[in-house]
Amino acid sequence: MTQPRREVAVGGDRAYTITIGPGLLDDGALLAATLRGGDAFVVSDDAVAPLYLQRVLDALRAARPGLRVGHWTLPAGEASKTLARFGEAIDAIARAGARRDATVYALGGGVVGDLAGFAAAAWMRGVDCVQLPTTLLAMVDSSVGGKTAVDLPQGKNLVGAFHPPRAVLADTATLRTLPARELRAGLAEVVKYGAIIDAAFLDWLDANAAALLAMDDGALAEAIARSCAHKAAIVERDPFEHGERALLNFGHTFGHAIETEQGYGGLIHGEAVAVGMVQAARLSERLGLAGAADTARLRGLLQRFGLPVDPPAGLDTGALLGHMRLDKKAQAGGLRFIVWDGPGRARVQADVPEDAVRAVLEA
Ligand SMILES: NC(=O)c1ccc[n+]([C@@H]2O[C@H](COP(=O)([O-])OP(=O)(O)OC[C@H]3O[C@@H](n4cnc5c(N)ncnc54)[C@H](O)[C@@H]3O)[C@@H](O)[C@H]2O)c1
Ligand SMILES: O=C(O)C(=O)C[C@@H](O)[C@H](O)[C@H](O)COP(=O)(O)O
Ligand SMILES: [Zn+2]
Repeated sequence: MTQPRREVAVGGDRAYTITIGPGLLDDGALLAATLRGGDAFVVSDDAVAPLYLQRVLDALRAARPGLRVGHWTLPAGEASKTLARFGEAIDAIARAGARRDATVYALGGGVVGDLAGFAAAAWMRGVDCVQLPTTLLAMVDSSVGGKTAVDLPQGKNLVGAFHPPRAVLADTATLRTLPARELRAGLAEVVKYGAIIDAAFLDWLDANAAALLAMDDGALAEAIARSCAHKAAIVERDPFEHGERALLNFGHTFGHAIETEQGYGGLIHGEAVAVGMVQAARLSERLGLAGAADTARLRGLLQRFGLPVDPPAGLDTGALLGHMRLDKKAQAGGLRFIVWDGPGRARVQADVPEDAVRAVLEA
């Protein structure tokens, strides 16, 4: 049965709608409704573009005759989320002659979304960006909330801007071509919402794990909509991460350190977050917060989703701690972590002793 379209509203100064459903990329009217002026520029990667780029270009051109449409594609994968590729994107947008009322479309996963979003934020000090996420991870997380960035060798997402999208159109039919490893990586960020704010969602994920892994349309649509609703509510209240938005970073201090230390060529983001959430749970145990049974349950659910739960062998503890000191949550007072009190309950903890972190890393 064809899934109905669902909508999640993101309120605030720059409100927008997340539309979720199959076939959105072919809906020229829906795409054209997100245009402000006469220029569209589509950014994608070289795995997604052969599958979906032409459809988006055709739909835009058909819906808006006379539209100037440019496009640019980067090599797929995290290793492309660099300042150098960002420069290439800007160069391509400039060569296309995109004007101040142009719209940049980010067609792909979180790498494309973060880099294209940053290019849109920077070009002429900011043009519209429409997110067209094609991975589960991008649908449930990266396309929403306006964090855009590229990585540096020193750390993840260190250069970027807050630039909320004008719209998010999540065409769930694109998930049919997503590699299984990428589907599982997206499930890690879905589990994150249950862990930090919605214990009932964790129960639902437990009950629906098999359906999600089998890519049941209804289960996926429900997981995406519930995740987006959680993220929308948080970013609406705290768009610039002055407070509760930091909870969305659960598992990320550990996870980002792993990704950085592996040179963005080892675990993919969702996998690193899965490992990081288990490490954050262990740290919380050490601080007298979550219980061992809570950690075991989180670990078990992530394992059911086929995700790694232990860090890769051979990583240097000192190097990982070094990356954490450059984490964006760190302050003059020291490291800050998202700690866990058990299902649905997380909070920001300042001044976490490095010894406790080291003990988790060396366990
Ligand atoms: N801005 C945010 O709030 C936010 C949130 C979470 C993650 N992120 C970032 O997102 C990135 C990870 O995103 P990701 O997991 O989507 O990875 P990704 O963008 O690298 O995509 C994963 C892989 O799947 C391929 N792919 C994408 N869609 C496909 C499809 N429908 N069919 C076939 N192949 C497809 C891509 O080409 C790529 O090889 C990281 O850089 C992470 O830091 C940002
Ligand atoms: O939207 C947020 O806020 C998040 O933290 C979502 C994370 O899943 C995402 O990986 C984000 O890119 C991390 O942001 P950063 O500020 O730690 O780089
Ligand atoms: Zn993340």
